[in-house]
Amino acid sequence: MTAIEARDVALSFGETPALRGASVSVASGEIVAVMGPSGSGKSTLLHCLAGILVPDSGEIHFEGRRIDTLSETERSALRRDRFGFVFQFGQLVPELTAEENVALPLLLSGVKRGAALAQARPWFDRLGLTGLGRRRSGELSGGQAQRVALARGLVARPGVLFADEPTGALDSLTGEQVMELLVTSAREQGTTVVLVTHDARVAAYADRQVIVRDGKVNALVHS
Ligand SMILES: Nc1ncnc2c1ncn2[C@@H]1O[C@H](COP(=O)(O)OP(=O)(O)OP(=O)(O)O)[C@@H](O)[C@H]1O
Repeated sequence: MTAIEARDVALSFGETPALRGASVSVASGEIVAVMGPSGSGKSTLLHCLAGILVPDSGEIHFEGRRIDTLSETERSALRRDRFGFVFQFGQLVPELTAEENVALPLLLSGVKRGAALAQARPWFDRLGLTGLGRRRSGELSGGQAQRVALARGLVARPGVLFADEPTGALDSLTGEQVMELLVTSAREQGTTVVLVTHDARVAAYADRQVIVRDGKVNALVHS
């Protein structure tokens, strides 16, 4: 079954064409790495798939439903309830503790505080963060913060986890540890993953790599 799909998507920023007829289809439970040169349109494609940007033309489908034609409110609810996100710089909320950060997607979806924190806590042992739940993001290393961000991305069991350069700010060993945890956790809960990366070693963790060039998805590599 297809989880998420872009069909012939085009999007320009003013005069700059970022996507020029990009198509990609990601199966349910599949982990796909989006590779390609700087400026080729990888992040724009990810943002279109995730309902953050609306294409000028083409279609985005999630679980068989067209989502690019939804209202901003509906797309925002879809992102909150069905999608998870991990970015290059964890983007944890500095005022919250690590476990509050992980619980955040659940709290925003209306889960009560106690229940949300109870669901967040097991992620600390799972991701090698035992004892760090009460720390704030300023008191975590880059790798620890990125594992907290990963837990936050997965805690609500999203249909799709979108990860934009999730290891881009980490040294290679720490990056590989985060990738191993990302892949293991996503597989355990059957989460589909769309991952943008420059790094071939990171992409090698995916089931499949797609290459974006000049705003098109023009090559498929099975790893
Ligand atoms: N908000 C924006 N406003 C104007 N132009 C943009 C914007 N975002 C992206 N672009 C342009 O669109 C094109 C594609 O950008 P995008 O960020 O998708 O590429 P990318 O492949 O993710 O690049 P990188 O690997 O460097 O992050 C580039 O030419 C970029 O300059």
